[in-house]
Amino acid sequence: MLKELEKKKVFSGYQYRYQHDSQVLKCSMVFTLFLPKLDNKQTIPLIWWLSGLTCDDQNFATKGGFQAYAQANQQAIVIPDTSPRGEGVPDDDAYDLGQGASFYLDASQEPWSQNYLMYTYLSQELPELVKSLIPNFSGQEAIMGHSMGGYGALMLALRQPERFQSVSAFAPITNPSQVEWGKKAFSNYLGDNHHQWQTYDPIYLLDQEKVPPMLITQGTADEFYPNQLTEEAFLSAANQHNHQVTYNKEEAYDHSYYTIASFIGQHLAFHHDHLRDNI
Ligand SMILES: N[C@@H](CCC(=O)N[C@@H](CSC=O)C(=O)NCC(=O)O)C(=O)O
Repeated sequence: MLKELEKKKVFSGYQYRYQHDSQVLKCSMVFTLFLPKLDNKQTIPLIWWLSGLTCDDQNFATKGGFQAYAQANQQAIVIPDTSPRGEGVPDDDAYDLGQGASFYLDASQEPWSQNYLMYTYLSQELPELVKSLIPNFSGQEAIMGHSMGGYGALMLALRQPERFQSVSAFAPITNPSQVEWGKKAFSNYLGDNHHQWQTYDPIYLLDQEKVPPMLITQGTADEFYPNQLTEEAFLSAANQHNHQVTYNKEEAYDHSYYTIASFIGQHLAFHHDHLRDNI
């Protein structure tokens, strides 16, 4: 059952917060959906935002600063939670594993595999529900995210290039198999089968003919940049496969939502251009 928890008018549109029972994740889930006030009878696309470690749907909803741009561009924005939730759902004391840290994949290892099926949730159950809530949905989708969520956006877009028209990311974990956050998550959720790791690592997913256009923003003062978020291997693999990535390094910006709010207008304009091109 779908329950409306909150409805706020913002920049002429409405931002809703909903709760529903997920069959896939076997728990109750919350998500936020921004619907712009329609300028005319046109149809509107849906853009997914995936947040980072420790977040839920509220971080981007309250600090992302996206609503005025989404209203002007006539874009619906959905913000899922970052993992299954609740007392019966496995968790860990660390901030980078368990609740708030799903890495948006389908876990194959116990105890995680009972609930941690975020890839299926974001590919099947939630899209069906969200699309039913957008009165003038155009059928077009794009995806973006931050850090773990930037990784999730790249991974989902590269696994489903027919579904997403464009993808963008702030400070994404581009090569999770090689950095501490990713290695910890993949070994817990997927075990030690490194072939399975590669099916969720954006670098290996670049090995295909056609992928959605990509935009990445990385602040140079980001405290996680040197160890978790390096871009060289990803950009070199993209270049090798002739895929275009716009990679913007922004001087003195850090890992916080201040950076996201500063460049979210640019990201939504990027999606607007590509979604418009494909009408
Ligand atoms: N040690 C920190 C780490 C948590 C953190 O910085 N989370 C980022 C995302 S990191 C990559 O996925 C975040 O978005 N935090 C929420 C926010 O509103 O800034 C800690 O536990 O705080």
